[in-house]
Amino acid sequence: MPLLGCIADDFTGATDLANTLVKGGMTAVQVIGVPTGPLPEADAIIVALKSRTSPAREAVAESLAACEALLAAGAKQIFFKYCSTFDSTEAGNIGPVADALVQRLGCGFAIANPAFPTNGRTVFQGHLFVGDKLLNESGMENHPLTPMKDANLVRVLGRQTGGTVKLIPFAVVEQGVTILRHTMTGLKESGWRYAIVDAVTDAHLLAIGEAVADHALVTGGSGVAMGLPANFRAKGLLPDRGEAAAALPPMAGPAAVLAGSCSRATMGQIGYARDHAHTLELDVLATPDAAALQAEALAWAEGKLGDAPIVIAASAPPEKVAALQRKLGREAAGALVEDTLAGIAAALVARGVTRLVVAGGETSGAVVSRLGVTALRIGPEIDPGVPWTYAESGSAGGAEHPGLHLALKSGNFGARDFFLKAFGV
Ligand SMILES: Nc1ncnc2c1ncn2[C@@H]1O[C@H](COP(=O)(O)OP(=O)(O)O)[C@@H](O)[C@H]1O
Ligand SMILES: O=C(O)[C@H](O)C(=O)COP(=O)(O)O
Repeated sequence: MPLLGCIADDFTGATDLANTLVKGGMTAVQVIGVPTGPLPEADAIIVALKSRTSPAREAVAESLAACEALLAAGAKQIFFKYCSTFDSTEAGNIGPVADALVQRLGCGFAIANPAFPTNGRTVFQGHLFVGDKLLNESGMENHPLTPMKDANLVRVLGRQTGGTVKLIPFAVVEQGVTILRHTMTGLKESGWRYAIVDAVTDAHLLAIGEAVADHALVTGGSGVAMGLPANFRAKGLLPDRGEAAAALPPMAGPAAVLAGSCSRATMGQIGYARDHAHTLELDVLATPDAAALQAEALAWAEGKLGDAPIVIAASAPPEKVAALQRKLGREAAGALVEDTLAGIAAALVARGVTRLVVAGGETSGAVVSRLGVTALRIGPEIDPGVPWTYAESGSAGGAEHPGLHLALKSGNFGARDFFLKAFGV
């Protein structure tokens, strides 16, 4: 029976959260899509949805269905996981989904905190920073699907929700758990629906996590989940077992990297791979045709599959992304690339690839769904926020596979050499 039931709005964010919980001593399993059958045995179940950029009505319906499945399985607390860069549009989906979960759980109030200081995400006076840059000057203002033009999260969430949003500032967070808990209770009793809570250090996140031990719903990035495992230990519900990463089967077999993220970190990782591995950069603008791009990639990959990873990227700088979006429309452009990379993934797995890194949240959603993966065991961390995971044997786009090692890398996570480092190269 899960202690913590998590609903993630994209697949990389789901593995990011699972990684945090495993490091905190909870066993975790990521299930793909709204569960339809019995849930695996784990302290934490993370339901990975591809709802971040879907129409708000669909995102709400899927998230509520996932919540029902988690509650039916016995989850004692619900965590709604979104991006540490608060990836969303004016329409949501953070606000609408959180509103629906608050209503379903009857809790009336929830915190919202995307901070992840280890990866440079901090919140100060309600403003989200990426490193030393405000969110809207960090490169996230150019995101292909969710350009973030405002760093003030009280304003951003306020535009998305039917409720009210208040700031719990740094000065209050610094005073520790008791004051934090008292402040949250006061805001709830005064009718506020959400509180954006400042956090600049992991200590702040641990204090916030302790303060929300009895909240029915917590919303945020993986950082604010750091303190949740200790709450369950304090209640005698979770044994103290140290890190709980699953022992994954030995990693072997041909390796590949598929990149669909256009974030600065991924673009840098592609640049590094260009000099250190077989790397193909697809020109989607010149050939906006999934079948043609897939044929090009598979012809290029012929004879290159082996222990050293091949890298196939569709990623492009903002001006080329914008050009394709002008040609096809924002949604169609994204879907074209996601479909292209998903098709390449299925073909590579059918050709024997058993170790796959995917860069990008939406990209990972498309790839993992096309591979027919239904659940992921969470293994060791490669870089902060990015673990190896393992998909039991199954079918990949119709082809059987013996089991896949997958690393679903958030676009802006990972060191510059991540694509090689992940495979120990
Ligand atoms: N060359 C390109 N032109 C237009 N869109 C692209 C291009 N390359 C990738 N994309 C799209 O950009 C989006 C990247 O989102 P995602 O995979 O979530 O990355 P991130 O993790 O950086 O947010 C996807 O929809 C992907 O299909
Ligand atoms: O950054 C985070 O919190 C998560 O890992 C995440 O949601 C990343 O999403 P992306 O689309 O892969 O950037």
